[in-house]
Amino acid sequence: MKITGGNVKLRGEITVPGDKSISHRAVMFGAIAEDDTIIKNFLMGNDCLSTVQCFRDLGVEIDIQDNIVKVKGVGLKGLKRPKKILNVGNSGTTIRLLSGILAGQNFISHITGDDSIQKRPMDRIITPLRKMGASIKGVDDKYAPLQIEPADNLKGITYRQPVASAQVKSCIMLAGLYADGITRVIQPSISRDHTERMLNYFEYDVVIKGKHVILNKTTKLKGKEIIVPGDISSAAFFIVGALILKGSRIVIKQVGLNPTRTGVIDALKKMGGNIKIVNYRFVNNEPIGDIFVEYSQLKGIEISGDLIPRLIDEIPVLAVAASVAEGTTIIRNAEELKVKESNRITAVVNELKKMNVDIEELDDGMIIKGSKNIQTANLDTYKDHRITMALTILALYAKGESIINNTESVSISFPKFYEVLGEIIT
Ligand SMILES: O=C(O)C1=C[C@@H](OP(=O)(O)O)[C@@H](O)[C@H](O)C1
Ligand SMILES: C=C(OP(=O)(O)O)C(=O)O
Repeated sequence: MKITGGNVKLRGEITVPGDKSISHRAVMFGAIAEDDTIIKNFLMGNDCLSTVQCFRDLGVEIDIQDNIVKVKGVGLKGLKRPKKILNVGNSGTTIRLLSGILAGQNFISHITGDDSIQKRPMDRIITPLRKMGASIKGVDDKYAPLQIEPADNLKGITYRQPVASAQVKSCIMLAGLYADGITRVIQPSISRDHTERMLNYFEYDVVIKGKHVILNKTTKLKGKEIIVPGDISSAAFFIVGALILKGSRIVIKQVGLNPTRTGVIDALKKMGGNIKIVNYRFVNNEPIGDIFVEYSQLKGIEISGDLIPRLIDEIPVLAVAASVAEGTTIIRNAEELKVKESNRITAVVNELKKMNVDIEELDDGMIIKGSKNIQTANLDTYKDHRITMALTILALYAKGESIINNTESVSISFPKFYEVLGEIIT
């Protein structure tokens, strides 16, 4: 795709599609709940559609009309043995959370995914699930495809997570619904807590004490209506776009503002970004609001420590903001970026270098010295949706025409990204 940048700005009011993490969980928890779960503003992206397909293959009736999804809950023990290999496509969230649920079933199942999924670490879920008594195997005990066999009663464990990961935490919690005794996950830093919030909303008691998440076996979850907030990870591309393109002023309506996800706003405000939140309110146990953003001269900061899990998916676009900020931005403790859909440290460093950004690769992050001299380039996207959208924003800044190859990966989390962008570019 050709992107013509320089002298463009973003103006107007938009919404972004539903939150990916919440959309996945609504289908999964709705499937194993009693009664129907109605999901409004569901993200019709390929990752969430993979979750829908997996649960249909497990015998759950799921009806989709526009972006409203109706899941006919079958209860905790009502899933059926799938007739084929479950395929999660490109979705790490699907394979890891689904494995936690399947560990508690009395039938055998197999799960696979695309090339990227087959390279991502699954030992991080195999190890704790085996400690709970699950029978789960992977290639070299580490990679998908996974095979999960029925096991005797699972037992609750206390698990100290070696890395902050909401997917691993959620996998253990879901297996914990089926396990005798107490399941406790201890997080090194707090990761996104949508599972905790949604299980509580489904009338099941999850206790949170600082970095500890504690739950007990259950027999029942109560399906509910869920209105999925706009995805802050998708909003982040427009927030950064508005901050770096002179003359921009936008409002993004109804965005999820869960504090475990708003690290990107905290970081950009610290960089000097003019960002304001209005209409702060709660829907189905999740805070939401409207985000107002105006062009601002940004400055470099350090991004590290407990902040990292709160903005992990936004680091590619934060690197874009840092590229045009005054001074140096240092990103550390972000080694998890290496095991996402692509190695996002290498991808960002390689592609931003092509645009004349002074950027150095670290083992756990990057150092970026900002400048105004960003150049057009022919850019690769590593089949990674977040890399594609981040590069598009920097291409809008560079004066002239950049080429962004293979943009179709935006369909993973934001199929209409270019249409929404088109609505506000002037
Ligand atoms: O739980 C989730 O919905 C997610 C957790 C994060 O992954 P990790 O748990 O691997 O950090 C994040 O990167 C991913 O986009 C979605
Ligand atoms: C890492 C991501 O998703 P997942 O792990 O679900 O593939 C993402 O959306 O940036």
